[in-house]
Amino acid sequence: MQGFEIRDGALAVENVPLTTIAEQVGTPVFVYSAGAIRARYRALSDALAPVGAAIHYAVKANSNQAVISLLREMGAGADVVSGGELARALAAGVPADRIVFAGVGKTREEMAAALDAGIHLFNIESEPELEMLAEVARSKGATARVGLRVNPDVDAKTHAKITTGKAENKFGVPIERAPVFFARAAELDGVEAVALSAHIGSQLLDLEPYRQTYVRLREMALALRAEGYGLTQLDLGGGLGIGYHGQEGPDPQALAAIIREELGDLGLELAVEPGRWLVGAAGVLLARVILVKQGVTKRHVVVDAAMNDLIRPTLYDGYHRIQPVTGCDRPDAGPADVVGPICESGDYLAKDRPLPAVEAGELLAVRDAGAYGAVMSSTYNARPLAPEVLVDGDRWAVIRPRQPVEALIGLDRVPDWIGR
Ligand SMILES: Cc1ncc(COP(=O)(O)O)c(C=O)c1O
Ligand SMILES: N[C@@H](CCCC[NH3+])C(=O)O
Repeated sequence: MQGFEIRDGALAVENVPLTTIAEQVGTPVFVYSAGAIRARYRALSDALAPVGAAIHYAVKANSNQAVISLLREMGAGADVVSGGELARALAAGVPADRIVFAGVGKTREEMAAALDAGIHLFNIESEPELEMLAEVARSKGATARVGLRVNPDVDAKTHAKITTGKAENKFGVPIERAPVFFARAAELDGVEAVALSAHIGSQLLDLEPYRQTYVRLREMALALRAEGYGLTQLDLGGGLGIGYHGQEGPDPQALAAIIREELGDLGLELAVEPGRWLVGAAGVLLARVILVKQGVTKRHVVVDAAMNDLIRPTLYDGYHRIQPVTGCDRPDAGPADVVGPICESGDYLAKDRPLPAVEAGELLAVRDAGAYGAVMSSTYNARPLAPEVLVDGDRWAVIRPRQPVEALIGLDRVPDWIGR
């Protein structure tokens, strides 16, 4: 992965040794490579340019405003799923007319905020939501552009917790219901149905499910047009996976070819919503070994990062490569569990992982932590949120400071009872 290199036996992000960041910012800390994010964006936009597909960065993958802003400078719009993400995208300078809003449970307040901002598109996931949005828009004398998120009933062949396009999932409406939805939207003031959207899941390594989805979108787009509906756009969702084992992962050129073959001749505006593919491999979680504990059956390497910092290993059995930051070429000393200090057996970053002999005080880099890392972190066990650092060539900056312990004790209050 561009952005990460071994120099003099130590892991560096662009031109900055991770040891420097650990010394100055402390650990645990998320470190991102601006160069790597830019390179990924460029590769994707070069691949998609011939099919004319816009890129709406799925902010949920990494919503640090410096990261959103970097992608905005490259030309990305934003896909948001909450009022908070909308506010972050706007604060990072993403023009409102390049923002799309997805999610099964947008509240009236969130709809109102997005209407006030003047976003490009609401992806609507149910008929009650369409009625609600129309009502909110009418109350403001506005018209909301909507896309219908359809559920194509395609198996994305990914982890069950992050598959979204099967009939049993809560997302979207069955694709066959699209004509009913467009008919209802045409009757309603306050909404204008202009798009179909589909997002079938995350961390897709096989591109065939995309093709199956596009074939269904194509059929439905043609049927809607034949019935006279003003469909102008297709939102193709995100989900492109990355090689967590260090392998290449799917090629955006291959995705672009499928888009061209299945949808290229429809004359519709196209957009994609990648998150992980742009930022996942561009980040590491840097942790320090607290101690090494030889258990009865296992070596436990106890580090200062934990499941509250990176929940993917325990939540999705997610695999993240782990490597020592210095002396990277040491031989393996057998399998170990890399665990955090949290009081749960599920608190691990790796299980039964071949690892060199490591000592207390050493730094370990948990790779591919740029997506769904910091954004999913919590303060469980009253552990402050880890800081985030962005490296750009020779320069680096703290883009989220370490949360002081005081922030953890300042939130609660003694009860000030309301009522009798
Ligand atoms: C509607 C929508 N768009 C885009 C994404 C981005 O997904 P990924 O990070 O897998 O590209 C998601 C999350 O899976 C999503 O729910
Ligand atoms: N949080 C998931 C991805 C979910 C995508 C959300 N639509 C992960 O870490 O793999």
